[in-house]
Amino acid sequence: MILVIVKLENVGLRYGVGPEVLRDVSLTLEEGAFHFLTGPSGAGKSSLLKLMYLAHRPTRGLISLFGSDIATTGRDTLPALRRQVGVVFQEFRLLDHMSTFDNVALPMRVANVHEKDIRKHVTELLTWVGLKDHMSARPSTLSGGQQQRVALARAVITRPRLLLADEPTGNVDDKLAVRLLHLLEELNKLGTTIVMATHNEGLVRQFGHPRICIEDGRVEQMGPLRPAHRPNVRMEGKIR
Ligand SMILES: Nc1ncnc2c1ncn2[C@@H]1O[C@H](COP(=O)(O)OP(=O)(O)OP(=O)(O)O)[C@@H](O)[C@H]1O
Repeated sequence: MILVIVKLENVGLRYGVGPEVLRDVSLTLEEGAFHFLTGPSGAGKSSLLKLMYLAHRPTRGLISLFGSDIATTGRDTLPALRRQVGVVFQEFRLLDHMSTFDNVALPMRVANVHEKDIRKHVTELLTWVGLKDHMSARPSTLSGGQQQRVALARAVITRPRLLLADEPTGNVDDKLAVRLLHLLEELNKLGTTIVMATHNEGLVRQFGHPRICIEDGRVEQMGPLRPAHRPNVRMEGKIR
């Protein structure tokens, strides 16, 4: 049986007394799916992710997460739902009084994982994202792209059931972006449902996952973007 991880029905969101920034949003994300979230700057991508990780309540409509309607779920149950969601924030939100290692280890420590396993997994993951030599550094001493990788590592270290990533490759070069996408693909194969907001059309084409497209606050679920058509430049015979 296919489980629905996130369901939105006729959802609207406005900030304060402003206009609705998301309108009539209905979408369904099944367990194990991987979606790119695309749309122009200011279209509402971060707002949609915030609804999904329960940082905002919708102004109207229904949201369910892991099968629980969040409007009727008790306040004491919401943290348990949130703990199953990994989030990569656009602005990273790393803790600067802790080392890179401890930032990534934090969700495992909260989950009471044995310190020996924490050391093994965090070291492996930080090595994978190219930060082996920066494990004891404070986040503020790292570059933007390095901080972004710490934020991604922290979000995936506990293999969350749902990963919401807001432009997780926005600050790294193309080669590293592809490497990080491979990390997300591995996580997805292990069962994590992923929504990744991105402006990088090259990645969207290369990795060919279905899209959630936002334009002017309206959302449409669409199929993968195919690789760009390459004209056949080989010329044979005479030009007629
Ligand atoms: N806290 C807020 N208060 C008021 N308006 C907000 C707030 N956050 C976002 N908005 C507005 O909501 C709209 C959607 O913003 P959002 O950040 O969701 O877009 P986005 O698609 O993620 O943009 P970008 O690609 O630039 O990150 C914008 O018009 C923005 O000004």
